[in-house]
Amino acid sequence: MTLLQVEHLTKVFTSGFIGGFEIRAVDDVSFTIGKGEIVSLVGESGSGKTTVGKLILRLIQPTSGRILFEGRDVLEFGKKELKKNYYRQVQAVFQDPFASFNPLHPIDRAFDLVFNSYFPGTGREERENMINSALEGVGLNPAEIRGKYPHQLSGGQLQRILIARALLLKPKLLIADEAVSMLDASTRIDVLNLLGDFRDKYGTSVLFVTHDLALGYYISDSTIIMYRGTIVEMGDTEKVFHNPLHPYTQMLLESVPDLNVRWEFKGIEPEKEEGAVYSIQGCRYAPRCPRAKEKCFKFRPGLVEVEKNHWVACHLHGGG
Ligand SMILES: Nc1ncnc2c1ncn2[C@@H]1O[C@H](COP(=O)(O)OP(=O)(O)OP(=O)(O)O)[C@@H](O)[C@H]1O
Repeated sequence: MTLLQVEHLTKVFTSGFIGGFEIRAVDDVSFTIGKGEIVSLVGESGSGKTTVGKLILRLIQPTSGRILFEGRDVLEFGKKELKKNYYRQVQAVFQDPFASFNPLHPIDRAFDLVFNSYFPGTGREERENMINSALEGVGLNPAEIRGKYPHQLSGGQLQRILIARALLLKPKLLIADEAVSMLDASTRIDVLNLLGDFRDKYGTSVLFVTHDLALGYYISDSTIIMYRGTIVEMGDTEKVFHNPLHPYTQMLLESVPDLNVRWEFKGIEPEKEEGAVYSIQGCRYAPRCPRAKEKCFKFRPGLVEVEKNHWVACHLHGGG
């Protein structure tokens, strides 16, 4: 069953002043997230991952395209509908936990908004119990956390408080945007396992936004690989990782650090001029692709289902 459907989503930013250029940060992106599915959105910096998350959250308006949540058009929701209904069901956790806390208030205040908006009638004792068990659920000891100010806690502890707060609502969709990047390796795995457990228990779907292929592989059922605003490959995580077909996915997987191999850039340097790559009519990866043909620079390949639940947008695989 589909929970979220993104159709031909496009976001164009204009950058610079006179003679500025357009950045098609998200360009004709379509995908679905099933109920209880964990989907990784993977790509290097600037590929448009965060913009996709912000569009789904209605933090920014798309230039074109549709977002359907349980079949309803999210772009038509008014402020009240967004606040009372949509954000009750769609929660997000971002990379920088410090930005989400007011340094002047104890961290407990972070829970006020949730209770005021969604559980207004909750009695004091019940509220305390709910907060404490949410904190315990993310591996924190409430006695060590409650009443502290943000500067008295680590980034990892603050991030887990935000995850606890998001999960308190038992959302249908959690958008986790580089949400575990600041955690140390062992806490990171704990939090990933927690997301998996939460999905198993409550059927929460997760859009896991990351530049880290290994984390995406660990947690997700499906993987979407983005390059400069476009989806180049997507499908079952096992298929994308074990049978990568797009030259970009292949390059990414080859560059996953190996302990006894020192990193060396194998592709062609990306464009120096930032706007240039977004004006390419064909495949955005063509200037870096070692296998690019003339056609690749002229025509954008469409996504083709090359095997069940595995799509690739590449002229080498019949795209377009
Ligand atoms: N408000 C904005 N105004 C202009 N350009 C923007 C804006 N937000 C994002 N961009 C541009 O859109 C492109 C995609 O950015 P986005 O943050 O979505 O990428 P990302 O894949 O999430 O990267 P990162 O992992 O570094 O956050 C980038 O070129 C970025 O500079």
